[in-house]
Amino acid sequence: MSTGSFIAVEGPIGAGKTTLSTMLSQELNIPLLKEIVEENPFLGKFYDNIEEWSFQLEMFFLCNRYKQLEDTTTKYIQHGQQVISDYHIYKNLIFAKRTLSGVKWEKYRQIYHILTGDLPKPDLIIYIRADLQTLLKRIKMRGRSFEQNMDTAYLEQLIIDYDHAMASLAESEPDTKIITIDGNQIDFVTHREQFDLIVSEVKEYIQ
Ligand SMILES: Nc1ncnc2c1ncn2[C@@H]1O[C@H](COP(=O)(O)OP(=O)(O)OP(=O)(O)O)[C@@H](O)[C@H]1O
Ligand SMILES: Nc1nc(=O)c2ncn([C@H]3C[C@H](O)[C@@H](CO)O3)c2[nH]1
Repeated sequence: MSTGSFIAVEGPIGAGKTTLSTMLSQELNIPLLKEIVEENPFLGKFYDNIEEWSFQLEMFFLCNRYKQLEDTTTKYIQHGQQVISDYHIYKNLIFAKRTLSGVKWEKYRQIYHILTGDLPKPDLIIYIRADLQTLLKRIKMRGRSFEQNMDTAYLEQLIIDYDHAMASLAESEPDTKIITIDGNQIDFVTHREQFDLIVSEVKEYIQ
């Protein structure tokens, strides 16, 4: 695998992962691996009652992402082709650690390690950080009905969890380059020059 062949965009809910990865995919002509959201049968139920639906939801995300990454490996990564994804498989653990507890967390954790142990790891992570106000504004603007009553404490906690997770990845996977973007300040959607700066930084790494 050549350096920088697998790029993942990460960040908490509404940070702009899908937006940025789609823009980068078009700009750099790299195939995009996009998370399935609308077809997820558990998301609406989950936001209504997290405790009741968390195990089903986390397993659904895990199995879906496993299948997607397995297919992506066969189609692109094994052939040394670049690919950009709007998530890192590690996000399963970030969320599940927060939504599961006791025996369910322990079972999930074991299954996670069994399933993901031999999956490819990104060479480059673009981490979009954003504060609660920015995320709430974007979630509202995007307007997915099931997200509108999201508990702000849940989102606030996820922001912290993401920071810890990225620090932990930087330590456990020192070969993975992490580019951190301040999503509160950098508006790559309406300011072309800010997007161009991100593109140059990514290009520096992948070429
Ligand atoms: N830098 C930005 N400036 C302004 N609006 C943005 C920016 N990035 C994303 N948005 C808008 O914010 C909303 C959320 O963005 P997006 O769907 O890309 O987030 P996400 O991180 O992929 O979310 P999720 O975690 O739910 O998958 C969208 O309406 C998008 O157009
Ligand atoms: N609990 C939980 N676990 C995950 O692995 C996960 N991945 C994404 N999401 C939620 C965030 C957005 O609402 C929506 C789209 O990203 O789905 C998740 N929720």
